[in-house]
Amino acid sequence: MNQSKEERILNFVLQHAVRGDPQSVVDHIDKYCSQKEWAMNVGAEKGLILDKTVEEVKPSISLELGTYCGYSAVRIARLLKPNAHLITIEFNPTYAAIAKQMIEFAGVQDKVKILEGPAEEIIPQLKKKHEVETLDFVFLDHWKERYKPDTVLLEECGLLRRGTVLLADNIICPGAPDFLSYVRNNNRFECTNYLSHLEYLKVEDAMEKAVFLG
Ligand SMILES: Cc1ncnc2c1ncn2[C@@H]1O[C@H](/C=C/CNC(=O)c2cc(-c3ccc(F)cc3)cc(O)c2O)[C@@H](O)[C@H]1O
Ligand SMILES: [Mg+2]
Repeated sequence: MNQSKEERILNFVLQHAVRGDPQSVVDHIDKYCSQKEWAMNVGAEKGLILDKTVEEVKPSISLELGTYCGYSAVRIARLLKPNAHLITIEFNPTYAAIAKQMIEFAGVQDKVKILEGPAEEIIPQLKKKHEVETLDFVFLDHWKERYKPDTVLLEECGLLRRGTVLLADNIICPGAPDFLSYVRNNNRFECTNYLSHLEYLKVEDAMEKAVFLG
């Protein structure tokens, strides 16, 4: 049975990147996806915006929606302070299995917990089952029409506190119009737009930072 694109990306990393070196894993995924096969990782250019946001927030507990191959989970985890953690939610078991291997190869498995299932089912379990109080940072990169409902759900579940930072990928391409108008027209969010480019291409894209004001 021939390999999937995601398996080819993982194998390229396993064969060429440096085990235990998260930067090497990130660089090799970018190398493969820019030279061989495009894939929907946040990529190096928007990745720098993600890096700067994580470095600014210094989160103790972060949540990622949409793990895919684990590129941004490794990217975030490599910047976390000691004892800080990332929870990443992925409902496709094949992708979750690939991401698990990617995260373990990068050596950041002690900082990352992959939860398998749909975000709308897992988010309500975070407080009781996963001992989360409130979230310091949320990276949204899953199905674009889920950004808004899952943001509302995070708030309803009491997982946002004054200062929680949401960062959303793909505000232009493919776009998340209902999320964008929701946070921009809601006086409980302070929004900032970061213009950039779609991963591995010259196409315009943007990220939106929405700080919850409580
Ligand atoms: C409710 C729920 N719960 C749990 N996991 C969930 C979930 N909803 C989705 N997932 C998971 O997350 C990933 C999905 C990511 C979706 N991302 C994109 O569609 C995306 C697309 C492009 C793109 C741009 C230009 C094009 F021409 C084509 C594609 C770029 C991007 O950066 C993207 O992120 C994927 O791993 C999926 O299983
Ligand atoms: Mg994306």
